[in-house]
Amino acid sequence: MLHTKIPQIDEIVEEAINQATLQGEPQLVCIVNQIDRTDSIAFLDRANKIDKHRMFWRSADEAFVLAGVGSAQRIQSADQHRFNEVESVWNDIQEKAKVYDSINEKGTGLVALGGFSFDTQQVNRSPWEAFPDNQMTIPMYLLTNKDEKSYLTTNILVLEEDHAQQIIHQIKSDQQQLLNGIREEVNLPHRSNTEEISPDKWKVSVEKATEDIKNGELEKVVLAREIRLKFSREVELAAVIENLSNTQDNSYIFAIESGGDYFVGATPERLARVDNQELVSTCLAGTAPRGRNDEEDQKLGQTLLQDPKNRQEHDFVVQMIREAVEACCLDVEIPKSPVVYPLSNLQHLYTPVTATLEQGYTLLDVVGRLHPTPALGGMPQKKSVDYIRSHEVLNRGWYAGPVGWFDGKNNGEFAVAIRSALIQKNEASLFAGCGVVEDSDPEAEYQETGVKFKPMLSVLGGY
Ligand SMILES: C=C(O[C@@H]1C=C(C(=O)O)C=C[C@H]1O)C(=O)O
Ligand SMILES: [Mg+2]
Repeated sequence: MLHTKIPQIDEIVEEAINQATLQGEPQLVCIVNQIDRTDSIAFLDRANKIDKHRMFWRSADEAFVLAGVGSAQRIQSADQHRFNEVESVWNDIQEKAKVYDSINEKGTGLVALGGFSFDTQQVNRSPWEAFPDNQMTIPMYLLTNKDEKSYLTTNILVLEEDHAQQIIHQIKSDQQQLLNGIREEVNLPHRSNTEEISPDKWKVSVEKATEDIKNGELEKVVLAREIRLKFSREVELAAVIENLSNTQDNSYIFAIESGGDYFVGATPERLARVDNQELVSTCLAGTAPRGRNDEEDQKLGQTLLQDPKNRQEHDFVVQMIREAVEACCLDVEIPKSPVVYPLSNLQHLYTPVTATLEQGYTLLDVVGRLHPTPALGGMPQKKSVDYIRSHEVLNRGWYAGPVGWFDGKNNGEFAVAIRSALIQKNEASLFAGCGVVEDSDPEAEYQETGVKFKPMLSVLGGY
């Protein structure tokens, strides 16, 4: 049931048609309602019948979920300055939109969800044809679940030639389906094939990178590899998200559907979050497996904390994030040493970063300055990205790029799209990388990436 406190939808739509006629251009209308508590995965599953462009975000550390359906308006930029360009288009959209919002909650109203590719200079598009270098979408319908409450935002791009009654009928029927439609049983299909892509060639590339590092060409580079899977039938988005949500604590769950394909993952790595002007970023690099019991687990964690090779991987990240954040923030706080961050299959070295954005700077400015951090690219930044482009066999596409959301109230968050898979009908490509430094051992790095595949692999048909 909708608890409407704003003008009747009929009035809103008729007014928007008048506006569109006067302006000679479409009018974006945004309406926010509090609704009865609604399960986000059921919402996404029912949305399947409405539009094949769905978006999902679950925060790693607060009760906050966004589930979006369809596209009311879309921002795309392939430009070198794509973060700034997105910001300026976003500001323009906000200025022109008519927003009916008496609730004013974070993540409601005008919200854009989506992501950015890892490297705009990558010319090879396959298998990422459906994912442009940047795509942020204002969904037609957005469910926001925050703490115990649910909100529904409806965004309509109204055209001069539209008929009010037709639009209203469509919205009512879509809302009925999204909130009350029957939820079909969704199961994961059987996995019929698993192929590791050139593991030996990959180990040779790690060996070569350690030599190039010793020769002073660069200091650190993250190299990724791929596993390809086949299934007995199409893999359904809602089933994957449900499984990831049940198994991956301390992780962001994200999914972006585009042109029939979708990119989904459970990543522990925040790039940047802004609540008003308060910034939180994360340094996450350095990896060990989990122990089979508490004692072994503690021991592995302690060894990780003291291991010089893992500390070096981690310290490059802290150093770069510190410099980037200090350039646009005040009151930057970064602890002197990392702690251990536990996940279901492995543990990482973790250093939190908090700061206050200086006036005039935004989340997208910070994302543009940070991406890619040495946790995904390397050190120095440009050299390592060039190195990846010319040495890595796979095409990263959106893997290791920023995925996330922002609203019109100065809130938003981006995570780094690792522990992820590109799913195309009954096939999937999984990606995992590791930080290569001078003392990296190819076999150990191979094992480390093996553990990083586990969260997605276990959801997609067991180890
Ligand atoms: C690149 C990935 O992970 C990154 C590499 C890590 C490492 O090498 O220790 C740890 C966390 C991530 O920053 C990945 O999971 O694909
Ligand atoms: Mg590592």
